Amino acid sequence: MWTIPLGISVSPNFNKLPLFYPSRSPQSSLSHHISKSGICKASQVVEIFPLVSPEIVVREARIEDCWEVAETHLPNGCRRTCLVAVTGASEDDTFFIGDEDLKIAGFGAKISLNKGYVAGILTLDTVADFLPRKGPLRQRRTGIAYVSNVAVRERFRRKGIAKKLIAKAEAQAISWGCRSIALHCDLNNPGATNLYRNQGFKSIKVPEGAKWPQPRTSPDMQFNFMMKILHKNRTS
Ligand SMILES: CC(=O)SCCNC(=O)CCNC(=O)[C@H](O)C(C)(C)COP(=O)(O)OP(=O)(O)OC[C@H]1O[C@@H](n2cnc3c(N)ncnc32)[C@H](O)[C@@H]1OP(=O)(O)O
Repeated sequence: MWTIPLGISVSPNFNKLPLFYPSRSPQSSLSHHISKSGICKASQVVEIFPLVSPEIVVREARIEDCWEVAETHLPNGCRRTCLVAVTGASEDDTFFIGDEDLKIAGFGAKISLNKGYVAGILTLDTVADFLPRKGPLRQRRTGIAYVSNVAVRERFRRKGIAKKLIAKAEAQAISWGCRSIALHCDLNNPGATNLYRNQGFKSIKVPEGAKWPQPRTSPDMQFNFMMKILHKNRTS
């Protein structure tokens, strides 16, 4: 049995996705890269499985993309999904590494490995942790989807992948019944700011003295809170 250390940790400044994304190589070549201890490093796997096609498909992440997706502890009624932009794979394209019972980061599971290569990710939720609470009871906001962890691998940037991820996130938010979509973007990240502006997000001025929650990063980082109204029959 192998243990494959998976996981995502994405900050607004991150450059490389430390993910495990196999492509079409046969099982035999994978087994060469599994150490005696049974640990197969994500970086090694990414090297073994090169890009096979420039075609990009954006879909919901599956457990084989990253085990964070398996997290199920959400407040009542809240939704969360992780979208991935995958190259060289269609929605149903999966292959199996024999009948191996893979153990992923502590979760024992029989899984299939997707032959796509993840070029970008985006997380979407309705948890409203980073939106101002409402009313004297400080209830969570509803109807506003929140975007985070947007990242595209360096060599795939400026090809419209982030735009596609956002369009899919908007469609997903509408399907959840959300009226709008929001995010925080580092003020010193002009590329991302441009991206969201061009997709119709507007900067929201935080009222003087208001202590709106912000993503937990370094205390010096300043954020632009951005929002977009969603229209049922129109996504960008
Ligand atoms: C809510 C959050 O998570 S904020 C965190 C954002 N993530 C990061 O900063 C991580 C590091 N950066 C990245 O991963 C990428 O550069 C991203 C996600 C910002 C952009 O991803 P890409 O796939 O390259 O963006 P995409 O190709 O869809 O660009 C769409 C538009 O955004 C704007 N844009 C994107 N990158 C840049 C840039 N570096 N400089 C200026 N404008 C940019 C442009 O208007 C671009 O359109 P154009 O190429 O026709 O001019």
